[in-house]
Amino acid sequence: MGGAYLIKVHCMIRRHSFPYLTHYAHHLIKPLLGYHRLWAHRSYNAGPAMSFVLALLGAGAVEGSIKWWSRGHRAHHRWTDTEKDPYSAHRGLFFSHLGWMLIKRPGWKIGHADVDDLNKNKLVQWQHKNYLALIFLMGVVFPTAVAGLGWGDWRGGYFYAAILRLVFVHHATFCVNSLAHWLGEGPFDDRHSPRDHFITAFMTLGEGYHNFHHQFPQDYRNAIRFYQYDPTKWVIATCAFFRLASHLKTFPENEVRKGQLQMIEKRVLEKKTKLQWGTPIADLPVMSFEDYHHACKNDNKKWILLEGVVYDVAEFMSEHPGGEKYLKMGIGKDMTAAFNGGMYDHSNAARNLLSLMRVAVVEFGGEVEAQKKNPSIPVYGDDHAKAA
Ligand code: HEM
Repeated sequence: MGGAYLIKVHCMIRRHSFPYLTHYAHHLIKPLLGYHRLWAHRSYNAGPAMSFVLALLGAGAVEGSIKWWSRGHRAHHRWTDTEKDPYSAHRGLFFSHLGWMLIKRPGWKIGHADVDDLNKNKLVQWQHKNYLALIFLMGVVFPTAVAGLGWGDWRGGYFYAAILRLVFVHHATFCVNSLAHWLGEGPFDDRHSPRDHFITAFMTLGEGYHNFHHQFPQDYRNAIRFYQYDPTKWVIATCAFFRLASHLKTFPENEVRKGQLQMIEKRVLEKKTKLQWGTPIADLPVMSFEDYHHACKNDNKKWILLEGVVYDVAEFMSEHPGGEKYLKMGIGKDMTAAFNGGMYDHSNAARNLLSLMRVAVVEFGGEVEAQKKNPSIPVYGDDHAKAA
C-alpha cells in the first residue's frame, strides 16, 4: 500500500517536475526582479506592462506588499547589522532567516527608511490596498489554475505550485537575509556581514553576490563577472533588449575595482603584520659616518653601511652566500655600490634579509655624502682589487 503510494508520487514528480520547477523559478524571480531590484533599489525602470505583471506576480510570492517589503529592505540596507536592522545577521542565522517574523517588535525599533517615492507610485499604492485579495488570487488560485487547466493536475497545482512552492520560494528569499550574510567572503568591504558566495547565488537566482549588492545597491547586477550566476540580471537585460525595461544602472568599473583593490590591500597588510620586518628606518637612531666608522674600527662592531643604513652582519657573515670575505671587507665602509651591482646585484630576498639587521641610519645618507664630508674615508672600490 505504502509502496504503491510512493510509486504514484514518484511518477507524478517525474511527469510534472519540469513545469513545477519552471513555475518555482519563475515565482522566485518575480519578487527579486520587481520587489528587490525595481522597487526597493530602483536599479532600472520598467514599462507599465512589465511593472503591472511584476506587481501581480510579486504579490503571489506572499512576502508582503511592495511598499511593506521595500520599506523593510531599505531599512535593512541603511541599518545593516545594527539593532535597527529588521533582519540583523548579528542576532544569529535563525533570526535573520525567519526569526525576525516570529518575534514581535514595536515599529520604532526598526530603523527608518525613506519610501516617499513608493508612496507616490499609483501601482504600488494599488497593490498595497488590494494586497490580501491579490495574494489569494496570485498565490493560490493562479498557480492551481495553471496546473489544472494546463495539464489537468488541479491537486498537484494546489500542493506543488501553490503551497510547496511558497515554502521553497520563502526559504530561498529568506536566504538572502540569512545565508548571504553568513557564507562566503567580502571582496568589496568586510566591515559588515554581507557575503558573496555561489551557493547562495544558486539558491536565490543571483542574489548571493550580496557583498557587492550592499556596496552598490543601485546596480541592476548582483554578479559583475560573466561567469557568475545571476539569472535575475539576465532577465532584466533581456527585458531591456525587448524594450520592456530601461535605464539599467551600473556603478562605474573604476569604483568597483577600487573597493576590490582596497580589500586586497587590507588582506595583504594583515598577512604582512604576521611577518618580521625589522625596526622601521624612521625609528632607528641617527649616527654620523665617523661614529659608525669608529665603532667598527675601535669597538669591534661588525657593521656595514648600505644606502645610508647601518647593518649588523656579525651573525650573518659566515652564512653569506657570496662568502664571508666580502662582508669582512665591507665592515666600517659604505658598500652601497658593491651591494647594488658594483660587485654583485643583490636580489629582493637579500634586501629582505637586510631589514632584520638594521642598527642605525647615518647622517646625510650614503657614500656620496660621506665621501664629500671626508674624502679620506675608504669606500668599496679602493681595496676591491685586494679582496678579489
Ligand atoms: C649585509 C649585507 C648583505 C647581505 C644580506 C647579502 C646577502 C646575499 C644573498 C642572500 C646572496 C644570494 C644571492 C641573492 O640573493 O642575491 C648574496 C650573494 C652575493 N653577495 Fe651578498 N649580501 C650582502 C652584502 C654583500 C657585499 C657587501 C658584497 C660584496 C662586497 C656581497 C657580494 C655577494 C656576491 C659576490 C654574491 C654572489 C654569490 C654567488 O652567487 O656566487 N654581498 N648576498
